[in-house]
Amino acid sequence: VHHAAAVGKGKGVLNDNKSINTDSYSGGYYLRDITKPMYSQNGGAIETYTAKNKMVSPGTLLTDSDNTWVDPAAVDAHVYAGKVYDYYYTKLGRNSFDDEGGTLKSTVHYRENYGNAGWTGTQMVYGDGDGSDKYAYLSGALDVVGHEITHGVTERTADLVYEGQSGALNESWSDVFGNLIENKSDPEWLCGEDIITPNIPGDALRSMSDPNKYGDPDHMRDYVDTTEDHGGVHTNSGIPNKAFYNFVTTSGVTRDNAAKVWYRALSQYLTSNSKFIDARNATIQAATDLFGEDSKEVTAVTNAWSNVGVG
Ligand SMILES: CCC(=O)Oc1c(C)cccc1C(=O)O
Ligand SMILES: [Zn+2]
Repeated sequence: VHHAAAVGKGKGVLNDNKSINTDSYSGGYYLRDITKPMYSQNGGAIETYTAKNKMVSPGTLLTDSDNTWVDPAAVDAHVYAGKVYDYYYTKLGRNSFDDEGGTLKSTVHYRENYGNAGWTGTQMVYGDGDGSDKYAYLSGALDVVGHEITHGVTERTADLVYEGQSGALNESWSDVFGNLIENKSDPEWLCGEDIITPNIPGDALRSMSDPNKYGDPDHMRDYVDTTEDHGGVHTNSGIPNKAFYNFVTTSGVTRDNAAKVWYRALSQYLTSNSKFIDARNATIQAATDLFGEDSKEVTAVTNAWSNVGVG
């Protein structure tokens, strides 16, 4: 018996039909995508597991007898991880979170009443929500999956300490790539809008275009000094998030070029204790490397950070 790529089907969290790359192996189907370059290179795959609501990871690799998948949280975690892999590979030349074709593992139904998603250091984990109607299954949003995998990319590059300003940069880079990968036609630059309060339309965890909308700062003067949440990493991210929004919406700056600047800053210049001013300098240097010191990108990124009171 050998591994063979197959295409199954199933519904996602938003009850949408999806085709799913699976692995037909020894008579069954595994929720394993073996169609990516990393598979032929080094056996790297995209694998989706269930924790069965225990605090285990990765847990049990999901299988199915007829390649019709009925767990929407697993369907979306799997399909969206594939989209995130494709984005990093084709747009930024990065081969998986570790740039070595490392297998991308996701675990759904992690813990009980868990209104969180996260990167454990080696894989993604997704809760089912906190037991109230605040969340749908957390893997049901492409910007969330992109956010989590980008935590893995960050850890393998700048390794920004998850505390204070470096932690807010860590969070912001995940929000930035989550939204770049989601690439909605009306780029509302919201975070988690597809899985927050499924009964209430139009709300989100955070807004990059208007952080204040969800009580987050959009200027250095409003930086939140707190011991909560590792020094406010999910709120102070509003400042670099707004800087990126300023940059990517400057006329003449394309999403793909903005992505290249942000990725080069992360992978070449930022380090574990970088502060907001270092992120300003890193993105200006990255834009200079890529487009030249007199480029519109350098002007735009410089103004983008000044607008939020950094530099
Ligand atoms: C946009 C994705 C996101 O913020 O995920 C988290 C949630 C939903 C709760 C707690 C932490 C995180 C995170 O990944 O930072
Ligand atoms: Zn995060």
